[in-house]
Amino acid sequence: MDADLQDHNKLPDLKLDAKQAQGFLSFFNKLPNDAKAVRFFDRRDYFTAHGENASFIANTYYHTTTVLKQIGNGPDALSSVSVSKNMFETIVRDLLLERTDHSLELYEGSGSNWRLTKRGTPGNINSFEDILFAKNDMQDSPAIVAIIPNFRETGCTVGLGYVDLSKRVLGITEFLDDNHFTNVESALVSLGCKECVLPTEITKSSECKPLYDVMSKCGVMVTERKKAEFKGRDLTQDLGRLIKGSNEPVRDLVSSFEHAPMALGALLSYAELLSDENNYGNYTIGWYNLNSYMRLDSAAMRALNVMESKTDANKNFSLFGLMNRTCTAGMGRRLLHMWLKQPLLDVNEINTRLDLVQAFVDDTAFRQDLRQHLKRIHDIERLMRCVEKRRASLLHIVKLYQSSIRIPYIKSAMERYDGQFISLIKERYMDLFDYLTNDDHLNKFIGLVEVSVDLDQLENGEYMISPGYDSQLSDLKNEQESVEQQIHDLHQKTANDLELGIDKLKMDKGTQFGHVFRITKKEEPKVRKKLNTHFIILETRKDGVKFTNTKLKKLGDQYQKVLEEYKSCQKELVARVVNTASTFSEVFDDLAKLLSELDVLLSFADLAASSPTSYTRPDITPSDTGDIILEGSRHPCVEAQDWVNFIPNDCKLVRGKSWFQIITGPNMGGKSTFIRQIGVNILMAQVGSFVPCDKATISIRDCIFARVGAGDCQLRGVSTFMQEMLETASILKGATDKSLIIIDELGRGTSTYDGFGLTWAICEHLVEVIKAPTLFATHFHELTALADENSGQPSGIANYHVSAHIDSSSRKLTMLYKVEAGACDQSFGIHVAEFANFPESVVSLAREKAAELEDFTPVSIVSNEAEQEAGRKRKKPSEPDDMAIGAPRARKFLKDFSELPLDKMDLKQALQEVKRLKKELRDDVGNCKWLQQFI
Ligand SMILES: Nc1ncnc2c1ncn2[C@@H]1O[C@H](COP(=O)(O)OP(=O)(O)OP(=O)(O)O)[C@@H](O)[C@H]1O
Repeated sequence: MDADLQDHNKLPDLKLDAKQAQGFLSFFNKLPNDAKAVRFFDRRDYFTAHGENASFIANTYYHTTTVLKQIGNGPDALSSVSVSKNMFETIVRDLLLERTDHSLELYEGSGSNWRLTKRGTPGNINSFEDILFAKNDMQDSPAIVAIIPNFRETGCTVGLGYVDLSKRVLGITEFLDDNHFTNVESALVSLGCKECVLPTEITKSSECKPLYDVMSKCGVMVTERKKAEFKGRDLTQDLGRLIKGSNEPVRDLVSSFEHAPMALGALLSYAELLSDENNYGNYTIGWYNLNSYMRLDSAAMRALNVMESKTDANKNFSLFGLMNRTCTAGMGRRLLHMWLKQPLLDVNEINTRLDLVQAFVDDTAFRQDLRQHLKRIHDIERLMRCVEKRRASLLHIVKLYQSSIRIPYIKSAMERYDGQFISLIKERYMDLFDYLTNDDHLNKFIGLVEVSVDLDQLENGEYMISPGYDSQLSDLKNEQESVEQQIHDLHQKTANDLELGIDKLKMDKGTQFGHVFRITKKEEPKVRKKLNTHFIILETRKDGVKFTNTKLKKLGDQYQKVLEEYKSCQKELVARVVNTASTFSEVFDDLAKLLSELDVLLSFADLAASSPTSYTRPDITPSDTGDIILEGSRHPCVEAQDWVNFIPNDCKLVRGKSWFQIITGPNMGGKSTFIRQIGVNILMAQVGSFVPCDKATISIRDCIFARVGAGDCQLRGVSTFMQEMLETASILKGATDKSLIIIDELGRGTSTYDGFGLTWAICEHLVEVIKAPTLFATHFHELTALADENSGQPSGIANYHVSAHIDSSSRKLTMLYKVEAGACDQSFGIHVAEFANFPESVVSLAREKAAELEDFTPVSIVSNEAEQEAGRKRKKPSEPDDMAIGAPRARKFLKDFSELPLDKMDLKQALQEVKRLKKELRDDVGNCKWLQQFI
């Protein structure tokens, strides 16, 4: 955004005289305090902000306080900043779409008389939509949630209501939650919530602290409202006005919850839904079932790179960026956004999507044909919202028309398809298209537009009602043409009278004088006499002499009058057309749903078919049967990076055998990539997409939990190892044997021995109690001994490692990125340092030191049997002996060493650092005999 900002940096002048300033100050000082509100004042060609808002804008967007100016004098002076229109738009976009910590208010007026005309929050962007999406498509439709937690001995019951203002959908639900609010978190993720309304009173309760943590993890703005606003008393009645159709089911739905109606009640009043009559009868409501989609927590969304982020180097960094090949304007991409947050759990539903994708993959011509047509489909959903709010112009109507006349072409393309999914295509799309386009629906709308809109004028960029549509308009048009003809005749006659060619006597039409004659100054002397006697000279300027006579004046006034009447008649008729178009809202909503679904499925097919290594259709089994077998699987986003030659890997999560996998191996060896790619593949499959594998069988997962180590914790300001462990323990509460757990480097950076013990305990619990398939990438090599705990009995735990090759003569390390069975029993810290081109002198010193820790010197990669044998010989760390206690500390020494920024140090500094590390190791040795031998 910075480059953008520099462009906008030219500050408009803040032009207020003393009186205006005084008037403004008296208004401004009366505004209620609202720490979150950023208030802008529209001063026609620029905007201003004041007080703390001014400082915020100066610091955040101009990065300097020199832009601040003062209004008024002495103690009443108010610091102010002025921003151009462009800069204002940039700030609006940032505040409402990127940040989630402010609301935005826009005031219009002058002197001391100002009025709030627009208010927006990250969850309610409606009033700023024109600014936000003037140049680009609307990416996502944010939801506002209201929550009321009720603490009981058995846990916390959460009442939740939500509203999607752009889709006009309300939802209600109630559920039990744990003290980490795991369920709330997945609801917020799945609903794409940007703002949450909470009762003010709960801020004080310590039990609610985790709820606030969840909000910040999910990037949700918290808006507090008095508990008194959380009331469900008149809810059914209020909903009766908003919801389409009969009130009966609404009453049944609301009465089935105890707390949720209060949350929904608070939401209706916060979003002021009842104060806009356009909302009446236009909303739908449903029970939001937490268990109808795969649940994803915010860590999983990040670990799997599901959504785009500002730091992405290219669009393929995120799953959304990679998978978004949608063609329609905005609709497909918004649906994809939603689908990625709501992977399916039902085998049949998933298979239906997969069948459709397969139909499009198998028949390239069919796919391309449909995509060509979809490229011409406008954002029907948004257009229709404008129509419903009566904010639409003929441009909106014409765009709806242009989209509607495409449908028969899409239908014909489908009629040509003769593949194996012919009946599905017919049932899912063609029958519905037939119904939607019939004479009662779209054809009727098409007919309306064809008679009402002057389609011939579109080529000239004019959007007009055709004169034939209305007799009054047609009369006015005739009258206008007749006056035009009379003006033309008079023009001709006057040219003759003045003995000037028609090309010498111009006819001008301006705002100041209306119709006037004009001649050049050169011509003027020739006709001066006549001008003075028969005409009225209006103006003599460089471009000539303008003059008129009573006849022209009369005709000009007549023309102006007819034109005004014509325009106002046009306006009335446009409003009538828009009104009629709004009665088609259900048809267009259904059409939008069909087209956006088609768009996303075609986008999946396009990705599957056009990737350099093609994707495959996964076999889906219910969550309680089958295994998860991915052969030749890849990480779609890593694979799509130009500089990566991706090595595919197999992953076989087999119940009772390898349902819990411990992945070890050198840093940079591909552990994280591997475990995340399994999560990504499963998520893609449950969204209905083909997967980047040679062959895939997936037992449906109802939830993906991810903990991605220190990096993730730092983001949230959680620094200690204990907290990381506690957080992981929350997975233990939420996960079941139907979930997937991905844990990456738990306990990274710990210097306590507890870390290892806890990690071990967590793993045992996951295996024995939770029984969830788990991929556990770790640097605690001792964990691999878990697999041998009940030797002889299959424990369900399997060791895998990412392989690397060390050349025995040159000692060079090459990452092979191949995941192989068995544990990797060595640390490659020094090799990795070498791999990263550390200075040779430093690397050799490291080797010397590492050699002193004999037991840890690499022994070259061992064969699987040998390795398993080695594992068997290990002692169980749950009976800690000297080595088990000392090993993590010794590894930390090597790890700290390999992480030193040696490339930025000279040899002296490097030696000092090594000395320091060695001293720390010595200090930590304590009674550990095993460690003492190295000192
Ligand atoms: N299968 C693969 N094929 C090709 N390149 C890969 C593969 N897996 C990983 N890589 C590359 O290796 C880099 C490091 O991988 P990754 O971060 O997964 O390693 P890691 O073992 O988790 O490292 P660390 O332990 O340091 O966190 C990736 O950024 C990617 O470029």
